[in-house]
Amino acid sequence: MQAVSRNGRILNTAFRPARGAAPVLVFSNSLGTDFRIWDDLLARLPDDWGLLRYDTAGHGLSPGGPGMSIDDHGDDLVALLDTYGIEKAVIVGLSVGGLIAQSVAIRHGERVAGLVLSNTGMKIGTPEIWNGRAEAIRAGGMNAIGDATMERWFSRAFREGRPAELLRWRTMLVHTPADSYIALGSAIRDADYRDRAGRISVPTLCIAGSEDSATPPETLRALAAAIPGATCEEIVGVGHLPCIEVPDRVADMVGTLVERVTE
Ligand SMILES: O=C(O)CC1=CCC(=O)O1
Repeated sequence: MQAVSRNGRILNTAFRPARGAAPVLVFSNSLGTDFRIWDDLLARLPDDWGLLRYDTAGHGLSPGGPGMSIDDHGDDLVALLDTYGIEKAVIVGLSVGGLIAQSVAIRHGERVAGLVLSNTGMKIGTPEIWNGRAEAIRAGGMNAIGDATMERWFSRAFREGRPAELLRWRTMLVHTPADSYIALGSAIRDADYRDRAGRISVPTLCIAGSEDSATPPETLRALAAAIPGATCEEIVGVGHLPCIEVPDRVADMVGTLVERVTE
């Protein structure tokens, strides 16, 4: 459905309320994706948990995006919590979604019960990477970054063994509006939580993929080391999007974090 957030922005969402005292989880996407990336993971989570997914501004069916910082995207997430009457949630953030989750945890810690930070970092990439990618898109459109992106998103085994799925996800990427992709890439370029991650004070699990060249395992280990009490798990043989490649493994890890939050 399309939710008009309390801050006035229209965001495409899918929401299932929690039953009883069960936890609510909010899922924040990676660059160039929409909320279908969580389908297989959510199918493996308990029926009574509350689940909120949304398309980041400029992605999927959500309009907007240009000129927004990561903190602006964090404000969108908090506005959605308000819209759906969610006092506190576990945020599961993937890649730029992990930056957005850090932004919310640092600035609105009272709204966050716990964090799953998958394939992200306190800082992602370099200005050269983001500016170069924007140039490539301006010159050749989204298709120009398609193949290289699939190599970052997925392990070799996935790319060679699951070609129909690979084509589906590549199609999702190249249908992302170029301006929105470049805008979110610029927001990633300008975000740096290295001096503030230590302020996060909720149970946190970091997830790394051994074949992830966008946010390699050492980036996740550094993130976990910066957040008091955080732990880091590396999944061998997966790339940047483990929720697609190995949803069973990610569901187990999310379950472990939720146990830490609710115990
Ligand atoms: O480089 C990629 O495509 C992966 C990525 C970096 C930030 C993000 O959200 O996705």
